[in-house]
Amino acid sequence: MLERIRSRTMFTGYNKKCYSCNFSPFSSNLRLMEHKTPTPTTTTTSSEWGSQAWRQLSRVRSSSPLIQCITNYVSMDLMANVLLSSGASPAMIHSLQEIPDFTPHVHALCINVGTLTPDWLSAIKAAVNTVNEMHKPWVLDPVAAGSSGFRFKACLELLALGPTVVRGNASEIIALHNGALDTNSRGADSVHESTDAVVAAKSLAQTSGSIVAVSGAVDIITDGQRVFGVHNGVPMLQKITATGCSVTALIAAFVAIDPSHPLEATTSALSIFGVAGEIGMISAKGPGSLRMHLIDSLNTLDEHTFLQLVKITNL
Ligand SMILES: Nc1ncnc2c1ncn2[C@@H]1O[C@H](COP(=O)(O)OP(=O)(O)OP(=O)(O)O)[C@@H](O)[C@H]1O
Ligand SMILES: Cc1ncsc1CCO
Ligand SMILES: [Mg+2]
Repeated sequence: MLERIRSRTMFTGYNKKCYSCNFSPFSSNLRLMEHKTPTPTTTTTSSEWGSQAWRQLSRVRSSSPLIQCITNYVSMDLMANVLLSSGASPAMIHSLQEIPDFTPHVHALCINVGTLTPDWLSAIKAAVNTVNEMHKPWVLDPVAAGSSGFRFKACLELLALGPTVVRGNASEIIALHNGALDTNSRGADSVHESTDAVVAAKSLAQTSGSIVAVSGAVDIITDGQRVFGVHNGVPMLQKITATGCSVTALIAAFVAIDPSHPLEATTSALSIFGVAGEIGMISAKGPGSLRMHLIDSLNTLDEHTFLQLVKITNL
C-alpha cells in the first residue's frame, strides 16, 4: 500500500486562514451561506488539503457529531455503519411525530429521497425546517432525481430550502440543473461521468447557494466559483449499493464539525471515503467483501497512510 504514493498537485483558491481559526464544533451561530463569503486566494498543496482532511476526521472521531439521517430503506444499514466507523453517531429517525423532540439536538441532518413517499416528504420538510431555524447544516442526496415527476418536484422543493451541501451522481446533478425529467434515467445509477457534470454543478451551486458535489471516478466539489477534484476511490464502489448515500452522510458529519467551511468539509469527507475504499480494495475479493473492508478501513485509517494516498486537485 505504501508504495502507492500519490503525486502532490499545486493549486490555488483555498482560504488557508479559515483553517487556523479556533472553530467551536457545535457553536449555535452557524451561517449556512457563509461559503459565499469572498475569500482571498492563496496557494495550497494537495498535502495541505490532506492534513486538513485528517484534522477534520480527527474532530469527527473526537467529538462524535450526532447525525440524523432520513434516508432510504436500502441505505440505512451501510450509512449507519459508515458513520459509526468514522466516529460519528447515526440516528435513522424519520417519523414526523418524533422530529419536534429529536431534531433540535442533532448536529447535522442528512436527507435522502431514495425511497421517497408523500409521508416521508412531510417528515423531511419538518426536519429541514427545524435545522434551518437553528442554523444547523443539512445535506441533500437527490437519489434518482430525474426519474419521476414526484421525486423531481420534491428535490426542487428541498433545494429551495437551502441545503448546505447537495451530493449526487452526475445524472442526478445534470437533471436538477436541466430542470427536466431524465428520459434515459437508470434510477439510482448514473449514466454520465462526473466530469460531464462540472458545468451543471457550478451552475447549480450558483443558483442554489449550496455546495454541490458530484461523485464518480473523480469527485467534483464546487461552490460555483472554485472547483476541486478528489481522485480517490475504486470503481468497485459503484457495485455496492448505497456507497453514494453513505458518503453523503459522511459529508454531513464533516459539515457538522466544520459548518463554516462546507466546501472544504465536503472535499475532506469524499477524500477520506475514497482512500478507505482504496485500502479496503487491497483485501477485497468483490463487492461483498469490499463493503466489509470499507467499514473496517474507515475505522482503522491512520494519518500516515491517508496522507500518502489522498489526492485533491484544483480543476
Ligand atoms: N469509477 C470510480 N472510481 C473510483 N471511485 C468511484 C468511481 N465511481 C464512484 N466512485 C466512488 O464511489 C462512491 C459512490 O459514488 P457513486 O457515484 O457510485 O454514488 P451513487 O450513484 O449516488 O451511489 P448510490 O446511489 O448507490 O448510493 C463515491 O465515494 C465515489 O467517489
Ligand atoms: C437502489 C436504490 N433504489 C432506491 S434508493 C437505492 C439505494 C442507492 O441509492
Ligand atoms: Mg445516489
